[in-house]
Amino acid sequence: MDAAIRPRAADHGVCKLSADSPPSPARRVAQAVDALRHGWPLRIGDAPLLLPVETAAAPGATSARLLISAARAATLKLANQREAADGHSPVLVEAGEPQNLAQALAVADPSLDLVSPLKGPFAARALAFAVEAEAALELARIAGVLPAFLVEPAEAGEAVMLEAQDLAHWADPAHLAIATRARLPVAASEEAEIVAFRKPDDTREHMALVIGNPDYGRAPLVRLHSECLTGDIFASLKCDCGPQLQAALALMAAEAAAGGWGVLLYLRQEGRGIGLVNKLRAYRLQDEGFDTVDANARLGLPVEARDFATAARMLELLGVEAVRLLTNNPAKVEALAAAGVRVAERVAHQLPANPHNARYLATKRDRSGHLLG
Ligand SMILES: Nc1nc2c(ncn2[C@@H]2O[C@H](COP(=O)(O)OP(=O)(O)OP(=O)(O)O)[C@@H](O)[C@H]2O)c(=O)[nH]1
Ligand SMILES: [Zn+2]
Repeated sequence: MDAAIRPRAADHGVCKLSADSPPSPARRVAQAVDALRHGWPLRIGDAPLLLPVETAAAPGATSARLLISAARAATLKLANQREAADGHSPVLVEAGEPQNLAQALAVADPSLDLVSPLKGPFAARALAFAVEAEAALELARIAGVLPAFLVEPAEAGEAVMLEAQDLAHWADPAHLAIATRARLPVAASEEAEIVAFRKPDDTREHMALVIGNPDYGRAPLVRLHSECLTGDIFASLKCDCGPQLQAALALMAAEAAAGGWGVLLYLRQEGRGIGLVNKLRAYRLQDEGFDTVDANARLGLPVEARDFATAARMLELLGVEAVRLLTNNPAKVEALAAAGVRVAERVAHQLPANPHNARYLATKRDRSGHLLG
């Protein structure tokens, strides 16, 4: 067996389901994320039961209380200034009468504001379960659903149980391992190998493309590419992802031809970590005039939720200690350095703008700190 393909250790967050061995924290998070995608409710610690508004598989569920983001509450004129400063923080609101799922969805989804009128009035209420509520919104982000829940609704169905602290165990990149690797000639280079990574409690499969012959004494040209289905597959003009991906592969191929090598990490964190469907909701808001930063914020989602520690762990598993990093984003350099990867050089990676992505690139430069000319 290839030495780099490590057998999975027995304790990697997977344990037997039996009365004397309860699910591990990482497993409980995996089950909670799965529950949110299926529309099943969560019971986090002692907090009230929370049913995800977007996906709820409980047609008869109603509740007058909703857990939403501070950003959304601010749009409803409900959040105080301190809460609104962190739009991702949770706010408990109460409607004048119980809301069914269709009514709750209008409260939850800002990208529907122009098509579904809101049924008020709503009032903000003191939140007695802030830690659990924060965990619920973070789980919604991970699951790629709207950060909004009906609180303790009737007819919600059986809940999946977890603790707010479980999230820290799930996020640990140490659980990542190489699942397999294979030769993969690609258009940019015939000398390429694909390496697949898996984590037992996370179904996302990150990939690396290694171009040229690894020379561990020499820092490879490295690109951290975050998944962008619209840009990578459909060649969307709204962002610069597709051209950046192709240009990175071409640069690595040239590097390999000159005796060096390159590593492209394909990270499954769509939309800077908010998921494809929420990114498309952000696109709807962008069509209403919000820029890429404000659109995420208005959805009650972080502007940047990517996990670059996972990228560092992938490099570690590939035996890469130092990199020449293709990026315009200083935050990527800092995140890799913080995770123990030496960034020997930052190599600018700016591609020509087009009429559809010019504002997006200007926003990256002006609001997200990207080094773009
Ligand atoms: N939420 C959101 N995500 C977007 C938008 N446009 C692109 N993305 C996502 O942004 C990610 C691409 O970012 P990167 O190419 O790594 O760019 P970067 O971090 O800005 O920096 P560079 O390394 O300089 O390219 C992908 O996951 C895209 O899906 C948008 O308008 N909204
Ligand atoms: Zn893109």
